[in-house]
Amino acid sequence: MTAQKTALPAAQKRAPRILQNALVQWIGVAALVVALIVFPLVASPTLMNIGVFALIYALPAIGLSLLMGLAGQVSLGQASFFAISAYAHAMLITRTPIPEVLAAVLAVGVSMLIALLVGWPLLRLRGHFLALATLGLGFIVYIVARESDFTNRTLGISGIQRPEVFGMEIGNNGLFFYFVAPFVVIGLILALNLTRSRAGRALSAVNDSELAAESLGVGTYSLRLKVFVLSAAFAGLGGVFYAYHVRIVTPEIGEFHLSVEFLLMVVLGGLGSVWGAVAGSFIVELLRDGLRAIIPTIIPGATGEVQLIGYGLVLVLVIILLPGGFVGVVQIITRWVRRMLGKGPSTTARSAKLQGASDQTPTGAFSAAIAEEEAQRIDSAVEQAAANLPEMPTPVATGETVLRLEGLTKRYGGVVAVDNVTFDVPAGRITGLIGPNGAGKTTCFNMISGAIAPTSGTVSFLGREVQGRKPNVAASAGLTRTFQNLQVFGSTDVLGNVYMGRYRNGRAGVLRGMLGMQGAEQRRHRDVARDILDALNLGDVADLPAGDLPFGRQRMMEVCRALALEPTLLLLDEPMAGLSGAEREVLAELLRRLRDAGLTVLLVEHDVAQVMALADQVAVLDDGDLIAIGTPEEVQANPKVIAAYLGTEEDEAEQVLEGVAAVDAVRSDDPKEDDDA
Ligand SMILES: Nc1ncnc2c1ncn2[C@@H]1O[C@H](COP(=O)(O)OP(=O)(O)OP(=O)(O)O)[C@@H](O)[C@H]1O
Repeated sequence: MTAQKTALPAAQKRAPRILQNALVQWIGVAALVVALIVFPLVASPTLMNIGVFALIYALPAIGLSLLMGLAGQVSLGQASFFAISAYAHAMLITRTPIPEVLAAVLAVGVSMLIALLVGWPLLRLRGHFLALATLGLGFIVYIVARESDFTNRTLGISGIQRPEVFGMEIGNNGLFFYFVAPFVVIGLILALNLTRSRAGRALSAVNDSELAAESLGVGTYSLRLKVFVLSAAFAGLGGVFYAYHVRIVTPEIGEFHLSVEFLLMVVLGGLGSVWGAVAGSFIVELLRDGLRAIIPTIIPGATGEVQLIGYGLVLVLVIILLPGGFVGVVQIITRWVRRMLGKGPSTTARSAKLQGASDQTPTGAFSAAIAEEEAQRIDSAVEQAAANLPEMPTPVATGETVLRLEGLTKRYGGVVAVDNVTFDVPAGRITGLIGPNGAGKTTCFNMISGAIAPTSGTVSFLGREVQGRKPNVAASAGLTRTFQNLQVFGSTDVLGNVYMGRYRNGRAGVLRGMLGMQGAEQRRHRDVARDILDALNLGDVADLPAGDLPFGRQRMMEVCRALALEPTLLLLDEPMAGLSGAEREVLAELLRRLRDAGLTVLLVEHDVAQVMALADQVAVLDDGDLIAIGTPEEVQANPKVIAAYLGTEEDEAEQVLEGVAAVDAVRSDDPKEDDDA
């Protein structure tokens, strides 16, 4: 790319927000530490016992909240990993001379290994297979523990001694609370880091749109598997502490109801929030034991099942009345306080931002002065955009084949959506893919990007066959796309969406994310994402929720997101739809400049005039067949193409004619030639 990036002070603009978020988090952690220090000093022995269990259970709850909130998967067997580790640790420390720390590491490792074996085949499948499989695992663990001599059947493993720290036995509950608390705090910090990391953001994006995330290079399966194994590690650590605290491990700890309780902790705390998991573990433990004490005073003589029913009823009521859980309540209160303090954004300012500058163009701009002003505005927008876009890598020389389709076919039962399509897409050129409605353009796009597998035929990108592979395979090699039906990451803001486009350019994995060792990388990518947004006139809405943007601006945001990947081949599926006239002009000119800088574009667009004016090569599909390919002039003169458009709707035929007029106007210097044409 010829234009150099200007050093926009993006980091400066973003810094206060990042610092604010980090500050809020550290204040929260500090408050939790203080609360955990004070709790044993003020709690009664009963409350102390509840507190220790809540802390122990907070660990599997944190793990489950990562699995549900980040990986979008439900596990009904979190208690199994808790139990496996508790048994493993109990057996290792009572039956072998292995040092206790090593025994704990091995026990957690066993839980992680089982999770890996369970998740490996299942997480490839979409749907709730993991929930069903973990439910089954729970039953297996319980039955094996109860029936096996190895686990000492119903008697369980006893004789567990509490650990010693610096020669002092952690005998009473207060000391044990202080022993477990640092692990919960560290676990919470690691989990919080993960949610904000490259991997965490990628998983959130997967929950919003798996297809869009994969098209940006996110390997959904491996990330989900890693989070599932990590979630089992949290459960395993909880199991180790449980064994120490209760001093006996019996089959009951693997029972289904404990898995449900972990689920409740996550839901009551606030689904998708790690803080919620910690709060939820205390809420559930307090509710259970609180009700156990309260119900007999309300209903004299009530025991056992009645207490359980009362507990269940209260939980159901809490979930119905507060679906956002504890964290949801905190958010409502925070928003209310901010409104009271007048800190919320004004609605007028917000909607002005959302409208965008291009939509504020005066209507009926017929006068020469206004037309001139508009042209200048478009020119300066293009210059600004060109100056701020990242470099586009060009691994192949202009004109060489970047993408080759050979015999590409897709059948849906009796419908042949794409039939034996073969053509090449040359590097550094814009190739238009047009055709009447239902011609097979989107199906073709989906097969190229990996969204669907072809029935037969091949798709070679940079000489490597990618057909039938997941979209992240092609994306990792530099092929990405936008979508006809927008695929916005609604859980984040506009900047967060474009930042996801940088995924392929990052390196940090789950471990580095948890350890918070990717700040510099994140800042660099954020700066690039902000530059791209500024370039395409979306800088002013960078911090707004992506889903709040009007349709046209969301489409522009998707283009920004795709450009952020610095692709070699960019597939644009109807990028002009929903854009204002000025936005179309800016985008068209930008695409020309990007093409001149080496970017290869494959463009599906219903605006035939734009395609003819933009493309170097046009391929025409009709009823699944490739009926023509060539320069715009060749294609327009092809009788099959005219017949295809005329053979369908009359207005489409008019579009073709408009396309002819438009391309003549753009390409011909000689007005006389227009008349001849
Ligand atoms: N999942 C599917 N199941 C069955 N038929 C399908 C499926 N997807 C597409 N088709 C059919 O395949 C053909 C090509 O559809 P496709 O969406 O690729 O066309 P298109 O050229 O993109 O159309 P448009 O311009 O209207 O978006 C159509 O007849 C369509 O009904």
